This record gives sequence, C-alpha cells and structure tokens, in this order.
Amino acid sequence: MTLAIETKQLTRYFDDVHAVKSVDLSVQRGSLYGFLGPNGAGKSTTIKMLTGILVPSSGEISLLGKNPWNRHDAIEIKQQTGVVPENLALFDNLTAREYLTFTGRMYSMDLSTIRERSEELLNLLSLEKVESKLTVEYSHGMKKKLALAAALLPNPDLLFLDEPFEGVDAVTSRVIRDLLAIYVRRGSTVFVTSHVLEIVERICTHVGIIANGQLVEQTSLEDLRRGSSLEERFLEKVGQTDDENINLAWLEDGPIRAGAPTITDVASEGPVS
Ligand SMILES: Nc1ncnc2c1ncn2[C@@H]1O[C@H](COP(=O)(O)OP(=O)(O)OP(=O)(O)O)[C@@H](O)[C@H]1O
Repeated sequence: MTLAIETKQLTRYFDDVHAVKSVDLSVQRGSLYGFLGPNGAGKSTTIKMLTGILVPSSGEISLLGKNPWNRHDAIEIKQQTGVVPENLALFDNLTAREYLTFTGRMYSMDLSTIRERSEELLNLLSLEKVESKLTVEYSHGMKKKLALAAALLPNPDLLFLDEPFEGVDAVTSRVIRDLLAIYVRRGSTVFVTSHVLEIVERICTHVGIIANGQLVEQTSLEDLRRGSSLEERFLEKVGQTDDENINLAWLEDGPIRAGAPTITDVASEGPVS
C-alpha cells in the first residue's frame, strides 16, 4: 500500500489550546479521503499543517513520500499539490483569468497550457461570463469555484480541499463531485473536509473523523457504514446521540404563549389613544 499522506503524532497547540492531538493519518494514493469532525474539532488546523501554512508543534508529516517541512523537498511537493484553503486566499484586484495565469506561472506552466486549461475550467465551472470581473466582486460561491479551478490548473497528484461544497449551488456541487471522481480514478488523491455528510457518503472512499483534536476513526467508508448511515456513525463517533435532550421550552411553545394577546385581539381593541 502506498500512502499519499502519512502523519505520525501530529500535534498543534495555540497557546494553551491543544487543537490537534497526536494524529496518525494514513491516506492511500488514489483515495478520496473525507476528513470529518464537528466545529472546532481540528480539521482546518490539520489541513493547514499538511499544506505548509501552519508549523506543527510536534510530529511528522510525509506527503507523496516526502517531508513538506524539509526545505529541499518542499518545492517539489508544492509543485505536485493543489490546495483550496479555508479562506480561499484569492487576490481581490485580479480577474479570474489573471488569477489563473498568476497561479499557473507560480507552477512554472507555459502560457499556452495555462490559457487552454483556464478556458476549460472556467467553462466547466460556469465562470466564463464573469472571467473579466475582479474577484472582489465575486459571490462566495464564485470565489470557491475559482479557487478550485486554480487548485486543479497545474494537474497536481494530490488535492487538499477545505469545505469545497460550502456555499456552492447544486449544479456546481455536481460538477465538482464528477471532477473529483475523474481525478481519483486516474490514481490521484483528494483530502477533503466537509460538513455535508450526504456528499461525503456519495463520493468518498475513505473517512477520518476528528473530535476534540483526536482522530477517533479512520477507515474505508464501506467499513464505517456497515448497515447504518454515515450520519449515524458520525454522531456515534463524535459522542452525540439522539438521546441528548433539547430543552428550550420557549421555542417549543411557539412565538405566542397561551394567554398572551394575539394580533387579532390587539387589532379589535382599536387604535391606542
Ligand atoms: N489561530 C488560532 N488561534 C487560536 N486558536 C485557534 C486558532 N485556529 C484554530 N484555533 C482553535 O483550534 C481548535 C480547532 O480549530 P479548527 O479551525 O482547526 O477547527 P475545525 O474543525 O476546522 O472547525 P470548523 O468545522 O468550525 O471550521 C479550535 O478550538 C479553535 O478555536
């Protein structure tokens, strides 16, 4: 088994917050790995350490067999990876075309290949009509699509996507899903975080679940589900079950409590003098 991503005891503190706790990830090449967890579980912190944005407090990382924190390997790894980060990190004052050209040049691509692939990606992601607008004028979903186009442009071996489905419409979500399926079919690897369990269930081959900074599950989707839905298994693993009581009496009572005047009562009283 060859691994695209491997971490050993990966750990990150923010002062006294222990955000990621000794995480051992094993992501096989050619897999579509869904990295799941509740809000604040440590997903983005992990992805930032994997993609060179945050320095780990301790532990080891291997990407495509190399160490991204080794200066010698880092550039080679960056050439082979594409990233859609949490904050998208676009440049406000560039158009989509300019941004893709900038990205392509950063990957040392020639201009005619950049032009050809940009054309295809902008069309596929329905951005062709806004390609000459500045990205500052884009909606959140449009920015997300452009960030994905930029990540795919250099045709990398490994893709990191932090919440790619958040804020995109149903048509685009379908296009992204199909794109990722083609991408892994040819042997490349995707590491994706998402809160949309229905999509994860549909596209991922493997799943890792992080809760409170700890990796509580890592297996194939098939093994995890076994006769149950991903949502049920996820809730079990992160320690939340249906039994937890939601006790908000005022919400259950509705906006008008018994005995309180209704709008019709108030209207029949006539105008206030
Ligand atoms: N820059 C930072 N400074 C201090 N604490 C941070 C910082 N970034 C993250 N944290 C903390 O680390 C923990 C993990 O946060 P992280 O953003 O990795 O969670 P997440 O799983 O991506 O959450 P979400 O699903 O809400 O995006 C949280 O307790 C968060 O408050």
